[in-house]
Amino acid sequence: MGGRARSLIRWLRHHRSRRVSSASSSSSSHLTAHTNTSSATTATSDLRARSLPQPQDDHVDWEQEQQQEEEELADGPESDPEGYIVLDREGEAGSLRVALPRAPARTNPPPRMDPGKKTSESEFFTEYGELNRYQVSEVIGKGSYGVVAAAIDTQTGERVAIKKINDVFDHVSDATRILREIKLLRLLRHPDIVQIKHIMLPPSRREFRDIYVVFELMESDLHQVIKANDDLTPEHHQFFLYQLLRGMKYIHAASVFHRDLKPKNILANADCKLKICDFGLARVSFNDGAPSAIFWTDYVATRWYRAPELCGSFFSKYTPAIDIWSVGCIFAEMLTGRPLFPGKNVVHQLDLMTDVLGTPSAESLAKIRNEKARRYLSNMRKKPKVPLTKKFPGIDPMALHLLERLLAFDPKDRPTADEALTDPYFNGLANSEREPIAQPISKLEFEFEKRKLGKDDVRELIYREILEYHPQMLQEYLRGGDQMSFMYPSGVDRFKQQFAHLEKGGAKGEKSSPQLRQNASLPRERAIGNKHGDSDYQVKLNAGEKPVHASVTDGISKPLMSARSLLKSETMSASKCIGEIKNKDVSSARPLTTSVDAADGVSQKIAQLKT
Ligand SMILES: Nc1ncnc2c1ncn2[C@@H]1O[C@H](COP(=O)(O)OP(=O)(O)OP(=O)(O)O)[C@@H](O)[C@H]1O
Repeated sequence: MGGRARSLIRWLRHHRSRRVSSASSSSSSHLTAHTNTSSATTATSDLRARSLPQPQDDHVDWEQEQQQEEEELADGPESDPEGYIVLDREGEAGSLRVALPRAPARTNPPPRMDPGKKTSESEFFTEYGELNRYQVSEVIGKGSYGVVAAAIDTQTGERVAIKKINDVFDHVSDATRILREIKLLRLLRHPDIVQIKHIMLPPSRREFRDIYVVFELMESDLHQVIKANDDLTPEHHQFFLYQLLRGMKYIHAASVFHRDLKPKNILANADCKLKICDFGLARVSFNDGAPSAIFWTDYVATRWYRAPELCGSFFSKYTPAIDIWSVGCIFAEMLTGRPLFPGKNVVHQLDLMTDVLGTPSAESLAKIRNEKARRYLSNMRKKPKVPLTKKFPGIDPMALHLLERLLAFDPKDRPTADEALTDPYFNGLANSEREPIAQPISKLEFEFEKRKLGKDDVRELIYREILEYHPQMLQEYLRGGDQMSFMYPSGVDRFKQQFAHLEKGGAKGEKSSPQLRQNASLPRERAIGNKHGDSDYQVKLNAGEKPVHASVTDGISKPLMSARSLLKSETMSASKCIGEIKNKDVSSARPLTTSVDAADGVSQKIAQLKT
């Protein structure tokens, strides 16, 4: 990357939060700021991802951060933890509440057949069946990459979530992120990780722009669950953390670092099942001497859950312990109902951390590579460690003891996920021998990370990845067939129309658009309309008003938002969640019999508590 581009990135980074800050006096000005800066930040995001390993110290301008921090503390700006202004999902609740019309009738032309090709009818209809396979019912979420809709798989009767990712190849960095995510989700199969069930076949191998990824449908995410339930029990806390750590044990065993764990990236069901999602920032570490600095490229993970070693590129290499820190922050949020370290900028983030953990030891300080960060922490007034039992009186001391371990300032002092599962807090629940771990991921799968990809390269790689869900076509592709994309019909055109209709607000004519892509993976916590007193309270209110056993799985025409808000309901009782988990895991074909045992453990524990 050239010097000019690098300067542009620096300039944009240093100025965007100021710009945003000055535009933050009202909700409408937030939106204006966002719109006006969108093209600039798109450029930043693209450039950032295209760049090779960045200088380790360009994450933080310490003086500027400190100065800005003072201003921000005085002004109390409404920027999100990355300094962007972003729309929040909750802020879009109105559009999510709209019950959307059924999918329009099929309009695709009949399939074109290759007369020279021998295709049995059943083979043909396997691919053809995709056209009518999914009935899209309603939009249930929006992210920076597009829209997520609930649908029913008419072949299996299952409810699914279909994510439409628009204009995948507009930015190579975004396309690479998507490739990484779909690849990892194919390779990482575990009950605590969201599963891709299918990816629709694009109409043309070389020209497709959008992709449609079919996931298992979840009802909410942990952010919503925490916000809507101020009476989660110690059993909920324990079972939630257990699943998170079990998932992380599996992920880390595959040498994958998630790097962006936060409550919004943990999907949840009313039966208390959690599933980790959003692997767009994840990386595989092959320990093959590849420079660790490559991991720093485009590091934009959410600040509030970011480990101290990532707040200013402290240490030369990072480890899975960065995810353990995030798990700790998420656990604290479950226990207390609010974010533990809601930093307004990186310096403030470190201030909040040290307020609780105390100033780091000389040994930890000595490891910090970034001189300014080291100086900042060394010159900070000495702060004592605050015992968590004092900070959070009334919370299970065993939970707090484990939390303290997860939140060690020095990554080497944090337990691995495996070790954390053996903490006495999980006595009677965890059984480490039966918590499965992943097979190592083949290096070949991630060869693409080592080279600079062009648009066509990523398109081909994504297409190849999609073929994993179309075995017959994959065989043909591997045999070197080239014309096949014209021989099979694709369901994508039909979906395009359905999604376009839903995005326009369907019959109600409500218009909404996905979040701007440059905010990919950026947090929404401080976004407009997402503070106590507005949408979250609205969610609670709805929960109170409609004491129904609502869930998206009750019926496809029911707006999912109501199901989400109704997560605050009797369905969240621990005994209910344990009972359902037992049944679900037994029926699933996944290789985890242990969750049944684990659930039995909780069941017994809860039963004991109740008698
Ligand atoms: N499998 C699923 N079931 C139900 N809802 C889902 C599912 N996957 C995603 N969602 C919801 O859809 C919305 C957007 O999804 P997602 O976070 O995947 O988009 P994104 O573009 O990757 O987001 P980000 O901007 O955080 O990167 C969120 O509200 C999320 O909770």
